[in-house]
Amino acid sequence: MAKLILVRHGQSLWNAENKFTGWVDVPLGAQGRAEATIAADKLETYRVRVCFTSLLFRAIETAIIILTEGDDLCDGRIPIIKHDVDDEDWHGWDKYKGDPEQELPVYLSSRLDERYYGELQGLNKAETAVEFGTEQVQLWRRSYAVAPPGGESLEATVKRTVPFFRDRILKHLMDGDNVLIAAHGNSLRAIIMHLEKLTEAAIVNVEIGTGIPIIYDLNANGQVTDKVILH
Ligand SMILES: O=C(O)[C@H](O)COP(=O)(O)O
Repeated sequence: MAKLILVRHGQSLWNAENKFTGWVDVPLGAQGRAEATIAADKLETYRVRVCFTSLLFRAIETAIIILTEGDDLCDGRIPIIKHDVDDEDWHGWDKYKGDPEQELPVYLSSRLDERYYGELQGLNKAETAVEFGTEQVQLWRRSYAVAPPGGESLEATVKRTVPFFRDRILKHLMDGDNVLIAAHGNSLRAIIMHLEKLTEAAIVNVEIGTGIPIIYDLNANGQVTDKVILH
């Protein structure tokens, strides 16, 4: 049995302005950093062995705050960010082989990035609803199959996120290691849809708050046996 902890990043500066963000790399504001600290407090009795996050700074920042603010979450290990770059000049990885016992690896992947919001990126959500209608904007934001103009549908997000979850993350859980994923509203909706076997109709109603840990228990077959939300 292993625990999978999902956390959407804390409030970013564009979340605060109610702007579609997608792949725009907007950092957390003071409130977002405080939300990540509160998430760390809520997780004080938990332990994780490995962390996955996206390439976007708001998720990386959230992951690192959670891993470093709480005294025990890393169980005495040091979080080490594992940049996945194909560049032989990259900071001399060849000189450092790693020490699995001392480290808590933090893997970054674009597969966990927010859905690409296309032409909506940078637009205010309320103003967009006035221009295109609330129903249309809600379809762009929450439906499974309808893509925002020039952007990714949830279906497209599932196609890049869920294979990464199955190929790279699930094996840690099936080995009994607790995993933290700090990511985004829609990449996490993709993972939740897969974990909970939700239908296209059911995923429409799934909303994920910033900085709120969602914890799943998974058995050795990777099936969810319990879920807790730390509001
Ligand atoms: O990219 C964004 O704007 C948000 O982080 C997620 O937005 P949504 O709740 O409109 O999907």
